[in-house]
Amino acid sequence: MELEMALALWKNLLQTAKKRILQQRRLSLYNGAHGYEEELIKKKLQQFSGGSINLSKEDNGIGILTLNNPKLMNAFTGTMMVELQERVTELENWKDGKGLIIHGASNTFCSGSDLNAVKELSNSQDGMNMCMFMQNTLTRLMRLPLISVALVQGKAFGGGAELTTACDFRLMTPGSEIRFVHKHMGLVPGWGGAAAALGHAREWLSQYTDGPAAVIRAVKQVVTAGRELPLEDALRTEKDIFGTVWGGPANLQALVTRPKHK
Ligand SMILES: CC[C@@H](C(=O)O)C(=O)SCCNC(=O)CCNC(=O)[C@H](O)C(C)(C)COP(=O)(O)OP(=O)(O)OC[C@H]1O[C@@H](n2cnc3c(N)ncnc32)[C@H](O)[C@@H]1OP(=O)(O)O
Repeated sequence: MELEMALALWKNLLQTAKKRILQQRRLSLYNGAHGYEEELIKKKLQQFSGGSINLSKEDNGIGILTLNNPKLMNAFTGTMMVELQERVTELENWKDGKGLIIHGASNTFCSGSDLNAVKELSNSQDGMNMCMFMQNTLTRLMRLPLISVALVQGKAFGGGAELTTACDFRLMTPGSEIRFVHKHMGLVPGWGGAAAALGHAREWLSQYTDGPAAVIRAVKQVVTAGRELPLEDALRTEKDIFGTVWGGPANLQALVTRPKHK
């Protein structure tokens, strides 16, 4: 009877803490009070099409987000900005996610906003609207309960450079400092150069995502709370998150196996 009561209490605590964490994560930076009309902004951005933001979610809990507009060095068109927000929402709802690798197609990262769109969004309000939209999205990306890494090959310019700062880590391939000549030959790496870099990023990230998803996600959530919240709120959030893993399956298992930390 006591065990059942303890389990029921633990489950209730888990639900309460998860609700509070989700509320904090989904708070957008901007809303109507700031003149932020998201649906109107999305409508405007969707006038500038091209490229895509692709997401593959692997069984091991690692997501691969690909900035795919190689003709323009993966520059962000308006539709890609809207798609990035859609992929972030998908990742917020991915309960088994542990890690995220963001990279660009065709062996280069991203050369920022599509200058063709920038020319059209030339008035101040349009510029601020795009800025608020991308700040909201990149803040939500930064707050994802996943360990994230930007794999930078080639160039990360302007908004592309800002996108890397929303990740926990940045991995730079040596070539990212030297211009790839493949593009000038009309070719992309054919001997595994792009795949190898992705494989290395997966291997490198695994040192941080080795463990149960619930624990990895909780670690990232306490780091985000510590980074963003005033001390007392951060401590309370930490206590709530601690309560979701203390006495949980991974903790009980570790008390049995007593792992040695070399
Ligand atoms: C908040 C920041 C945000 C904003 O203010 O909205 C921005 O990010 S503004 C954009 C900032 N970025 C840039 O200014 C980078 C511009 N691009 C370059 O400097 C160079 O393209 C490069 C990234 C150094 C690569 O040079 P290179 O290897 O010589 O390739 P090309 O220059 O020939 O580019 C190939 C092809 O891609 C087009 N391209 C590249 N970047 C953009 C871009 N940001 N917007 C639109 N198109 C872009 C370039 O014009 C070439 O196209 P073609 O001329 O049709 O071949």
